[in-house]
Amino acid sequence: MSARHPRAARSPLPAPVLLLGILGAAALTLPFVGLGTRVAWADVPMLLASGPARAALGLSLRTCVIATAVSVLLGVPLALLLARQWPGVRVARVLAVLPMTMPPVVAGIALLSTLGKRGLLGPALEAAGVQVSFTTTAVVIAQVFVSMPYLVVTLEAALRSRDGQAETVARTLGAGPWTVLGRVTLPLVAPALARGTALALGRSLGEFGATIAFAGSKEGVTRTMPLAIYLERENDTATSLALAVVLIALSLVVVAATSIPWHSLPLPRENWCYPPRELVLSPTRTGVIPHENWCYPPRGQDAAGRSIHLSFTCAERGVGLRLDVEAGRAVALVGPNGSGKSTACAVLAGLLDAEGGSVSVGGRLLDGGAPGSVFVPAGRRGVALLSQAPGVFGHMSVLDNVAFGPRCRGLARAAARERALDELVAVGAAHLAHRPGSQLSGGQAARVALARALATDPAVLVLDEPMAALDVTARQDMRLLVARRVAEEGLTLLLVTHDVLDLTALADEVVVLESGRVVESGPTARVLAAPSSSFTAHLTGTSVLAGRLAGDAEAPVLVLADGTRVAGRPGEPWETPGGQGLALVPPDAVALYPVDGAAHGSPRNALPVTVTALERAGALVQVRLALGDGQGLTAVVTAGAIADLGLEPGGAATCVVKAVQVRLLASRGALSSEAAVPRKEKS
Ligand SMILES: Nc1ncnc2c1ncn2[C@@H]1O[C@H](COP(=O)(O)OP(=O)(O)OP(=O)(O)O)[C@@H](O)[C@H]1O
Repeated sequence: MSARHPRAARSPLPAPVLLLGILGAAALTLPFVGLGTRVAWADVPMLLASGPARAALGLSLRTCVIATAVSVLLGVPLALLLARQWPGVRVARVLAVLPMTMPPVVAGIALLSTLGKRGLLGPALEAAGVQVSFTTTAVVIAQVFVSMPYLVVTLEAALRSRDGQAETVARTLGAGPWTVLGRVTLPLVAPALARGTALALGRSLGEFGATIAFAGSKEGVTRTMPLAIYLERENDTATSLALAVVLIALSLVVVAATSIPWHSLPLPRENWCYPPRELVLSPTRTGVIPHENWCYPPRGQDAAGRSIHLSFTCAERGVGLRLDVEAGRAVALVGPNGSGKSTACAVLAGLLDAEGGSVSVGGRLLDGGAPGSVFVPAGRRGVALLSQAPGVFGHMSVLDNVAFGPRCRGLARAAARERALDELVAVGAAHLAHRPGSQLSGGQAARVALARALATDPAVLVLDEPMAALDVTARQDMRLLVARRVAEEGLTLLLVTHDVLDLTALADEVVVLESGRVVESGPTARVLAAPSSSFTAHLTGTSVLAGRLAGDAEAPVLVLADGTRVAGRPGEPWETPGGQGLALVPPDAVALYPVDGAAHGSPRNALPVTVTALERAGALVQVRLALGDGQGLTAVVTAGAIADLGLEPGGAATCVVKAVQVRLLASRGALSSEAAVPRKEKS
């Protein structure tokens, strides 16, 4: 065991594989050794000083630099184009790599057939007084033709496999297309761009076949190093070998440069200081918010400018809803996966252009409103969106992340950084200001993302489960932080969550979505205390039983599949007996007795059950029960009661439920149709 160099244990390679690998390495390196033995090393400087050698070296360097610059200029846009989805893109991708795979001399002939005197464009070029073939320009064109695909392929692969979240975030922060491209997309794929550029440069340096066919071999004009090496080989082997050494050295430098992990090189030490050198903490940056700012609306802010109206149809996703939120209120969207919560957030934030209805914030129309339909893009709506992935830009410092939005809004760099620091102080993350965005924990990243969103001065904050990936403690901290910052800024909040604690801590009202429709809504306390949809019932731990409604409004009953009758009180609205219905049974309404121990009193529901599981829930125990038809109920009892009753999985018991605590409802189909908006709001 080596304590000094701990390494992950790997499975050893089979001996034949190892041998073949070594053979492969030898096949690649031996020719260099062979070449090295033939070179007259002492004479190399003198040989390179000769006229033909200097001419070839100078020409190669000049043409390669120009060809690489052209490859970057044309190749980057081409890679961006090929990384998108459009009809025929697959064919275009194949065509883009073709010059890589065709023999270079064929590439030269193809260029000659196009740009040569008798080529496709030759006569037109000649008429314009432009001679291309057999000139230095032809050398550059040949190099671009064979080398640009290396850059395009490398960059396009990186672009296609990148996570688009960072760019989406940039849009919501107000970045236009050029800013997104220059400050987010290209920095994200910078390593691939560097690798592709180096490969293109290396390929240009070594280009021979296309050059000789299209440009010929005229000393000082078209005779690049590979051509010179080839031609000098017979007459002056020593010069040829000296040139070969230079070519190999150049390639080595280019390839080595791409292997250096530039991004992980340590930053200059002064960049890590806090507070940043140019920013000094002022008394207003203590993180303590003056108490008067806790009122709503905060001083100087217009309350009415923060209401939300959202009504839209998105037929492609089967979502259509209408939602109005008063300024300064907090509304939570809950519902099963795929019910349309994120779609609603995206429509409000301007990431999705819905088909019908209209979206407005504070009465300002942002989307729809036919016939004069408008669409205000994301980032220009006064709507800040935080989603599950914080999307902190890894290639920027935390401070620059938060300054990004203000910069997009036209603030000067220094002012934007000042603003960013204020926001970081307000979320308790100022000490992270100069950390790279890639070096944050989940909780830190969530704080930074919140600061960054609030630095855009939004009227509305949309939280699409930004706390979902956090652990319990970080989640609790973040919840408190969001509540405090929303109150301080007087924001209107739209929140998506699956966590009851988020609802109780943050939401004034809850709107429940199922299959893209609103099925329940109301004040948080009421929805949680008396859920009327199966989703909220499950969310609050209430058991939901399905069956057929019977009895009348005075004495309604749900008849289960095995004939068990569950008495309850009518939910709203009461449906005609005979329809499908639900019984919502809260866990605290369920009492457990031994099988024959429930005869005392006059319980309306004494149901035989089987214990299926026991789960600890704090100091109590959650007892999962199965009714005769297999449907589940949950009871919560003390650990002592488990022992007293001798409850264990597989054991039988009697479950007593007071009818007054059981709510009987018509099943959701009937309930939801009332709340849903028409799918087609406008043609
Ligand atoms: N990019 C997309 N393209 C097409 N359909 C989509 C896309 N994203 C989601 N959908 C569909 O839209 C519907 C609503 O999805 P949405 O993501 O809004 O649900 P959600 O309630 O946010 O779900 P979750 O809780 O899983 O995040 C689903 O049927 C889903 O399959």
